[in-house]
Amino acid sequence: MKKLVNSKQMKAIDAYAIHTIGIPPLVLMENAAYSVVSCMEKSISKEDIILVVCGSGNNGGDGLAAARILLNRGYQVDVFLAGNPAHLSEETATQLKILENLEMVIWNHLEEVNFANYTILVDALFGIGLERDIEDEQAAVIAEMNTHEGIIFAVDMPSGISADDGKVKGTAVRADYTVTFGEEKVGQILFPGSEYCGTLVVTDIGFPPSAVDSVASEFYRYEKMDLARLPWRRAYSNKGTFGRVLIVAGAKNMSGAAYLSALAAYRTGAGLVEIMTVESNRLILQGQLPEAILTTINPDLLDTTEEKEKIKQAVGRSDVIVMGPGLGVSDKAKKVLDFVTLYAQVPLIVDADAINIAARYFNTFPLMRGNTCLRLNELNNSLPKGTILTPHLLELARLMDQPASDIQDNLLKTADSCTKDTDLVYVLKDARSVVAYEDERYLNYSGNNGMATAGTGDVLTGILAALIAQGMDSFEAAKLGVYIHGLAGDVAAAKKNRYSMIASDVVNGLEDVLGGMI
Ligand SMILES: NC(=O)C1=CN([C@@H]2O[C@H](COP(=O)(O)OP(=O)(O)OC[C@H]3O[C@@H](n4cnc5c(N)ncnc54)[C@H](OP(=O)(O)O)[C@@H]3O)[C@@H](O)[C@H]2O)[C@@H](O)CC1
Ligand SMILES: Nc1ncnc2c1ncn2[C@@H]1O[C@H](COP(=O)(O)OP(=O)(O)O)[C@@H](O)[C@H]1O
Ligand SMILES: [K+]
Repeated sequence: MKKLVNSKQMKAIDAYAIHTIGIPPLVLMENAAYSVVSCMEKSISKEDIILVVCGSGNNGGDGLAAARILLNRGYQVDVFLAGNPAHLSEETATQLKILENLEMVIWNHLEEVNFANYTILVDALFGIGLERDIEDEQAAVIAEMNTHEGIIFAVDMPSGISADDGKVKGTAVRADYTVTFGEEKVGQILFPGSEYCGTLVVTDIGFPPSAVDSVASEFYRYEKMDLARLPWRRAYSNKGTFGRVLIVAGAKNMSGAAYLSALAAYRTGAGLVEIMTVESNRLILQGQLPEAILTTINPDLLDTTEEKEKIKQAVGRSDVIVMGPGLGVSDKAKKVLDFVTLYAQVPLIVDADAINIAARYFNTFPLMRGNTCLRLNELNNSLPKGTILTPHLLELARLMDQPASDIQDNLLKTADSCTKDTDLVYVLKDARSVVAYEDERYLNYSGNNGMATAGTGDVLTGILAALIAQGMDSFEAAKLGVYIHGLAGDVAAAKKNRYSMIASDVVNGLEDVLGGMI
């Protein structure tokens, strides 16, 4: 598990190291500069001509110190001090003085600099201290840097990317490498920041563990060693040991969603998977996945005791229920979901059309139009504890009755609204999904754009259900499931490619992930 920090939390770690532990800021700055140079030295040669672009804050100070180290080591290096010289921080002023004593070339105005003369750029304009949108001359500097053809190394953050949420503040440097100090920043994990970072290199510049531990953060991500969290598979066991999953999915002609969810549940270790779907899907599903048990319902007879009893029985024998994939949003589909919800006393995985149905239902009440709070409260009151909702951004927009663009722009704030006063777990699916429960925020760093293909969300539901069926707590299952799903997508991309991979390849990828082969 890797802790992630925002700018406020990172500044608090800096402050603790400096004021409580007593490490002078110039020592940290020197360490930062050396770590940037050692990263650069893996890619540069003495033939390169390097320009270090510096701002007036401590990020610029890191850049000035790096320029000196490069000079000392025999590299050809110039400095462009693009920040306001009247606003130099104390440490940056010290670093500038050293460079002046060494008679380094220091440009002060954009017009003086010919970027085409340089093969390598170092971006030390802004780091975690960026507070407002970049405009005017600073924006022009970044525009020049982004048209440059050589490698760009960003110091701590690509300038212009917010460390808090990965958003571009006006404009931002597109780096090839970002060398960051101490802890990974939230804005380096979320998009678009993640893309602007290029390859992210995290370095140790001497923050003592006590400084890091002194600051609490709600953000974290998983890494390979977190696969050890997988539920232990007892030797003395039978299929009952590993739980029973019910998948309520697949309207007429939509059997694929049920198939993918069920297959993923089996491939993640569920003991038994039952699919509840319409009769017309029976033959195809039995052919595709004979391991699954099928219960078929007749949507036209939902008012009969017999059909209700069938649903009640299926719900009663399951440990976790997936509802929604490929279900459609008809009144009959809503009726099925109402029965399932009424009878269920186990966690649900509420996905796709189950979310769309809830949104449509809320829309029938004038009081609920645009009232996100009321809608989320209603969900909390009607769904069993431990239920996981897995909306993609558009589904979430419908559910909350908010513009999708607002949700995409404020994913972390959206997570806060979703988890306020609720027992539910939210998986906000995106290229970097956020799993939110109470005040914890898991940011997922596995997966790739090959997963932007139909059916991968259905696969996720099966993975989450299987983990719960095997005894995992819902929040842990949601985090680990999302992580495993992304890793399986990475295996699929490696075996096929990001263009050709399809959802069933992600299911196949589970074999390598769970078999410890990645
Ligand atoms: N502290 C430490 O101990 C350590 C810190 N370290 C390093 O310091 C970095 C943080 O340094 P920081 O806090 O000085 O902030 P930084 O990112 O340089 O930006 C502030 C400057 O930018 C300016 N500015 C801001 N927004 C602007 C805008 N939109 N447009 C224009 N100007 C804008 C602002 O100007 P002002 O608002 O004062 O005019 C100010 O001059 C961190 O990322 C790491 O690299 C390491 O050495 C390890 C130890
Ligand atoms: N660019 C991407 N990078 C990483 N993961 C992605 C990307 N695009 C989509 N995904 C993942 O793929 C899944 C898509 O789910 P969803 O949109 O519900 O698809 P469907 O409804 O077709 O099954 C989500 O888990 C999402 O996080
Ligand atoms: K920078």
